[in-house]
Amino acid sequence: MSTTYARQLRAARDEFVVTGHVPERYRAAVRPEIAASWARSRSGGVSPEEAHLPTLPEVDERCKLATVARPVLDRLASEIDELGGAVFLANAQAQLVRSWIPDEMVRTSLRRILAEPGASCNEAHVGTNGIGTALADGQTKIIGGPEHWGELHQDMTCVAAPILHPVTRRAAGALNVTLMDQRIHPALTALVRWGIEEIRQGLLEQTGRAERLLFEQFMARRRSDRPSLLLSPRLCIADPAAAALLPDLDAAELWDQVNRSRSPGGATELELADGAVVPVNVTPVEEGLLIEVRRQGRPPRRRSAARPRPSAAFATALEAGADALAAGLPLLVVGEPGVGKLSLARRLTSADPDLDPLVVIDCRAHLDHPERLVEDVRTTGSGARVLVLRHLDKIGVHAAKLLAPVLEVFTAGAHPPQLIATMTARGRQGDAAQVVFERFATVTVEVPPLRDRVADLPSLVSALTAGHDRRARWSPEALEVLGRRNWPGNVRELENVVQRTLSNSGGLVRVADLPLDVRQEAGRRSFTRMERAERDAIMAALENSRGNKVIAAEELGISRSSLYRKIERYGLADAGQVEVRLRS
Ligand SMILES: Nc1ncnc2c1ncn2[C@@H]1O[C@H](COP(=O)(O)OP(=O)(O)OP(=O)(O)O)[C@@H](O)[C@H]1O
Repeated sequence: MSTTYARQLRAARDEFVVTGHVPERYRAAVRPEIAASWARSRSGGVSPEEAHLPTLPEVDERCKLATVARPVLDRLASEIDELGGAVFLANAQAQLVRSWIPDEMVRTSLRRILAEPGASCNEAHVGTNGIGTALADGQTKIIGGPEHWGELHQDMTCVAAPILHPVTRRAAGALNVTLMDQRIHPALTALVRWGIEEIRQGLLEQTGRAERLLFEQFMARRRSDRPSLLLSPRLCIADPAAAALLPDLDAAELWDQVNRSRSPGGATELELADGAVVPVNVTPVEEGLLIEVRRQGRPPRRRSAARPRPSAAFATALEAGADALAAGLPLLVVGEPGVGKLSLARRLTSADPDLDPLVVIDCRAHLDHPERLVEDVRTTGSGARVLVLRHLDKIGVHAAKLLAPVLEVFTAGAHPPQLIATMTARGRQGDAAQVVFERFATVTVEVPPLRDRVADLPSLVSALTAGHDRRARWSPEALEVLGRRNWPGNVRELENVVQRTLSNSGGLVRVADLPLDVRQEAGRRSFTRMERAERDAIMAALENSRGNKVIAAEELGISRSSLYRKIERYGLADAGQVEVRLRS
């Protein structure tokens, strides 16, 4: 990277931090993918000034991925030895799991910024960087010097790529090579790709018997002239053509959908998470369904009302939970009261007949009698496919001591139940309950509070409404008022408000039908965090669509009229105009 180019990039980034736009004069210097990542970093409120990477607790340095990757990364590290670089392995949450840094000086300077196992490179935490951005975009990324969002990376070049699990197709982590200067060495991308393929091969060899059987069936049955995938309730194996055509695969959701819509002849259509529709042929095979995408016919079309997608925050929790279950690892679900921890556990297990029935034991039921709790777990849990221990943080040291051996017997058995625990507090290391679960190398997922995932509110309201009055519909204005609250009681509180509202109204729910306290509170408030999140999402959609409101509304999954209302409400009329002017 030439000094002039680096200087231009640096100036562009500095202005972007302040204005949110790439100045016209530097436009040629900033690659669109970098501008998109800067926009995410900025709207996510990431400070570029941080002096080191944030450290998150609970990284499993001996996880399957790390074990499989070790020989590959040893080899990579020796290849880059002379270049003075470092190799990093991160998990699916972009948290560093292991590092290989042969050079002492490089090691010292990376240590200074806490680039060590446990550190987070998640784009949401540190902004544009190799690992975080590769995982956010699902693609190989080369991020040179000032293309990084944060000050701490300005003199480094990173080449990173996500590691897609060969069977589940979910990101298992990311591989990254960092050089301590702004040179982009052409061989690095090839080296990283080689490393990724080797690790994927290793993961395949480690995969369980059932998954391997599926994979073998897939390889034997698929036709090379059609994009194909093999689906079971928990797994989805896709060839590269299908993966490119159907980028938003969610095995459990597709499984449900295909089973609902399948005709006797096997021809049906698949609606993807973004509302696109593709025609497919479905053939049952021994362990699942073989799905072949019929390319001939019309290309994927968009439906006017796209199915709502979970917010990024909730989708991350779902994905991490699904990974834990696919690997059979005990899962710890944390989050504020009423946020939907048990509901997440139900959702993760509901599509899979192997994970049925779900046995739920509320640890609060026997607070004064730990022996009863343990007896309950022993008797009820022994035949269960999934055992959920709710409110595990409420048990005391004595109960934890009694519970540990019981759980250990379960996990050592021939058919161990899938263990899931829910609790409200996170990171209380040493807490008796957590100690119980840490014995089993638990995966922890956090269900974000409702105020941090405003995008989920309409779909939650509609799910909660369906349980009461299927005919009721909510006006956009009423939903907007709900979105202006902070929801300290989370989804449970929302459920209560939905119930109260529906007990007084039917048909179309308008603002006037909402309980008085809800309306009054909404009237008093200035913008909440949820509103700010919504406003940022709208700004990002307007930026992506270059100010085109039809495309922006489609991306946001809302109607055009609703987008116009929100633009006015948040004072974003300028955002579109500025964008149009800049890009024209
Ligand atoms: N995605 C969802 N769709 C519909 N209802 C939901 C959803 N998430 C949560 N709920 C409802 O909200 C209420 C609280 O959810 P849940 O019991 O899962 O929360 P929790 O976090 O486990 O609660 P706590 O920790 O306080 O026991 C439940 O009545 C549940 O039915």
